Amino acid sequence: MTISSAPGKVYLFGEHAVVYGEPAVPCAIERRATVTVERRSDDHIRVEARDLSLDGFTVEYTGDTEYRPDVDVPTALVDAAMGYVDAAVEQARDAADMPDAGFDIIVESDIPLGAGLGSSAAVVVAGIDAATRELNTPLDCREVARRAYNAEYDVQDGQASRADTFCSAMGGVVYVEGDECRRMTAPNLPFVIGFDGGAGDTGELVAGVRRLRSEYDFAAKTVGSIGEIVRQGETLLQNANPETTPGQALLTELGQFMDFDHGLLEALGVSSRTLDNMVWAAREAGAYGAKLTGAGGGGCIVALDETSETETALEYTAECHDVFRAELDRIGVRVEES
Ligand SMILES: Nc1ncnc2c1ncn2[C@@H]1O[C@H](COP(=O)(O)OP(=O)(O)O)[C@@H](O)[C@H]1O
Ligand SMILES: C[C@@](O)(CCOP(=O)(O)O)CC(=O)O
Ligand SMILES: [Mg+2]
Repeated sequence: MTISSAPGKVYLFGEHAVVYGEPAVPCAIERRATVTVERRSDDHIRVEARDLSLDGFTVEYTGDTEYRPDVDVPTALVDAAMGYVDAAVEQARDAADMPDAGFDIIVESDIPLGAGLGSSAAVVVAGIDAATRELNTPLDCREVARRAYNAEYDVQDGQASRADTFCSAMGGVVYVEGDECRRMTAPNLPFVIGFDGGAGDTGELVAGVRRLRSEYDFAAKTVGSIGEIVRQGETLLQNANPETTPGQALLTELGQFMDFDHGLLEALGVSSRTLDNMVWAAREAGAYGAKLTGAGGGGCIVALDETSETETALEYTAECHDVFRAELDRIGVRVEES
C-alpha cells in the first residue's frame, strides 16, 4: 500500500491568462489531497471518494466499461468525479508500462472542490505519485507534474495550463509561462482565504474567456494586461528576501497588483457577486489586496493581510461560508506511507 499527498494552491496572479501562454504565479498552500493506492491482483479499479459529496461514495469498474456505483448517485456526478482519478490511473499504468494494473484507491482531501484551490490537480498529482510507487516505478516531481498535466489536459478537453499541476507537485511559489515552469524564491505571504461555499465550472469559465478573447481585441488586450501584471509581480518577488517577513512596501505593491488583476478577471466575466462581495469586505477591512483565485464563478478569494482584520470581516460577511489562513506549503507532493 502507498499513500501520497499533494497540496492545493492559490493564484497570487495570472489565472485564465496562463491558458493562452501568459505567465502565472500560483502558490502551494497547506491544504492537501491524500490518495491511498493498493495494488490488486486483478485489473479492477475500486475508488472510494470520501469527500466528494457529504458522505462520499465508492465506485468499482474495470478498464473502460461503465462505472458501477455502490450507492445511488447520478451517473453524471460519478463521471465528473472519476475523470481525474481515472486519468491519473492511466498515467501511472503508462509510466510503468503495465496497462492492466488494478488498484484499490481511497481519495481524501481537505481542499474544497471546484473552488479555485486546485483540488483536481492535487488529487491527480497525489494519485500518480502513489500509483507509480505502488508499481515500483517512482517518478521524480517534475515527471509527476508532467504526467499530471497530461491527465488534466485530457479531462478538461485541452483547456488546461501547467500551472496547477506543476505547483502542486513542486510546492512553494512557482512561475509558469507556457512550457516554462520553475520554482521561485519568495517570502511567506500572509494569505487569507474566503470561501462562499460554492463552486465554478472550470471548463465553462475557460471557454467563456476564450470566446471573448477571440471575438474582441479589447478582451485579448485584457488577457495580455494580466500577463503584464504577473511579469511585474514576479520582479517584485524576485527582489524580495525569502528569509524575512515581507515588508509593508512589498505587500502594498503586491496587493495593488492583486486588486488590478481581480478587476481584469471581473471584466472577463469570471467573477461573481459573492466573490466580489468577499473581495470588497477584505479591502474595506484593510487587506493589502484581494482577488478571486482559480477559475472563478464562485468558490474562493485570496487576500493579503497579516492582521486578523480581514478574517474577522469575512466572518461577518453574509456571502462568506468559511474563512481560513493559508500557509505557504514549500514541500509539494510527498509519500506519507509505503
Ligand atoms: N476529494 C476528491 N475526491 C475525488 N475527486 C476529487 C476530489 N477533489 C477534487 N476532485 C476532482 O476534481 C474536480 C474539481 O476540479 P476543478 O473543477 O478543476 O476545481 P478545483 O481544481 O478548483 O478544485 C472534482 O469534480 C473531482 O472530479
Ligand atoms: C482558469 C485556470 O487558469 C485555473 C483553474 O484553476 P482551478 O481548477 O479553478 O483551481 C485554468 C488552468 O490554468 O488550467
Ligand atoms: Mg482544477
